Amino acid sequence: MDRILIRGGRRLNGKLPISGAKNAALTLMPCGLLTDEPLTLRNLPRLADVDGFGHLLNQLGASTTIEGSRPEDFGRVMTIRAGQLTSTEAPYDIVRKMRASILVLGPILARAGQARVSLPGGCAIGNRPIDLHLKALEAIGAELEMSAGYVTATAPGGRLSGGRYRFPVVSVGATENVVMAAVTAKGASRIENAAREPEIVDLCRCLVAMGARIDGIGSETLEIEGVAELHGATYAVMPDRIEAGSYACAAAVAGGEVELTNVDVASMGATLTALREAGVGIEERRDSIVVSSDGQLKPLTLTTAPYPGFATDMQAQFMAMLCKAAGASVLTETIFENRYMHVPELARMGADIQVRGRTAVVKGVDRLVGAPVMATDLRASMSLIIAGLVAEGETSVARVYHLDRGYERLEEKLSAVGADIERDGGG
Ligand SMILES: CC(=O)N[C@H]1[C@@H](OP(=O)(O)OP(=O)(O)OC[C@H]2O[C@@H](n3ccc(=O)[nH]c3=O)[C@H](O)[C@@H]2O)O[C@H](CO)[C@@H](O)[C@@H]1O
Ligand SMILES: C=C(OP(=O)(O)O)C(=O)O
Repeated sequence: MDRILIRGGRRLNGKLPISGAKNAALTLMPCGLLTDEPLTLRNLPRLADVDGFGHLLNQLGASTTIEGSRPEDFGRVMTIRAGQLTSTEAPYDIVRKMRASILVLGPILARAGQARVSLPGGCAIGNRPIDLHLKALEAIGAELEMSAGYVTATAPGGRLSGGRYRFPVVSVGATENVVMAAVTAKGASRIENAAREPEIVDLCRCLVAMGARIDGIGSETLEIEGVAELHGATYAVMPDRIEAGSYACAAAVAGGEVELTNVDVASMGATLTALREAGVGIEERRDSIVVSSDGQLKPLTLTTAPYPGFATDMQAQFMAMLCKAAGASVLTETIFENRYMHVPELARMGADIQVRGRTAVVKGVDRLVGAPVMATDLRASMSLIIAGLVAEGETSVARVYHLDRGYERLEEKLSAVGADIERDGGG
């Protein structure tokens, strides 16, 4: 199994290109199921999760064609053609490997009038139930039945009615599912307390490009007027704000000056505010950000929250960065109940972190020391990479497949700005 080897202590300097967003890609790809015309997605990141989702679309009878990209390019162009669905089932074997597979439920139901999707189950960061996806779909006319670990959803008469639903808590995935299901409903839908993440804005814009009628995009109330059918479109996946934030944390702690290119600056508000508070230089340009740091960081108090708050997907990377701050930081995780799996691994490298319930107190230390560590989930893995970049000696990060879900050719991007990092295929 692959490992990533890092010899810490190098400053980072140069340009680092940001890829298309994983979390946008995973909700734009199922939109291809909503029409019998082609949907072309540009700037699609090369990630294990994107390949996995392509495989799921193929299983349902959609073809996925990759066009005109060279291996050295970041990003790809994919055309999804779902002239006819040959299956309406997302099987356990695929769903268990990739939670985002649940996002085919709404589109299959809207397109075919019925869908059968395996329940995803929990994962390392938490329980992650799908009750809100189901309640929202029910509110717009779906009939649901659960058996043998699957949910079967039916639209009476073959088409959803539309309806009103107010989310009791904000859910990104459930908002995406119900929006994709509602766009071709017979009537109108009103979704309240919807998630406002930039990836949801990206989804809505793509659906509008396909002929959907959605008002309130980017707000917590989405009003959707169902249309008879959607058509094909070409759409560019937004840049990955979490990938950009991760490399910003790396540059902040390693020191140096890195220009992150192809960035959607507007989507990164809370991350940039936190970096500035830590004393990091941030220069916002039109579609790039220059991060400059002498490696001297101030401690922070951060609490994760739905967008526009501080993202849970940035918590682990900030924690790694703050291990070297001058003083004690306090991080509180409010979204997932078990998102501190990186703490014992960072401790192996010399970090001083105490976790009590949802709060972690991170006392800055003078030095981190390289060690063999194990990645447990995607962002936890990135936190270990960040720590490895400033640790003395060698860090080897095992279970790299977590990183490959969400970071396109990480070792290549970091080497290009001066990091001493490589992938070892024999570990
Ligand atoms: C592919 C993708 O886009 N993943 C992102 C998405 O995950 P995901 O869409 O799974 O996250 P949600 O926003 O749905 O989850 C937020 C909270 O709501 C709970 N919940 C969610 C659904 C539900 O039916 N019932 C329920 O209780 C979850 O367990 C969690 O505690 O948003 C998360 C929160 O920003 C990010 O960390 C993930 O990177
Ligand atoms: C938790 C994440 O992703 P997923 O929802 O795909 O597990 C993430 O991107 O940090």
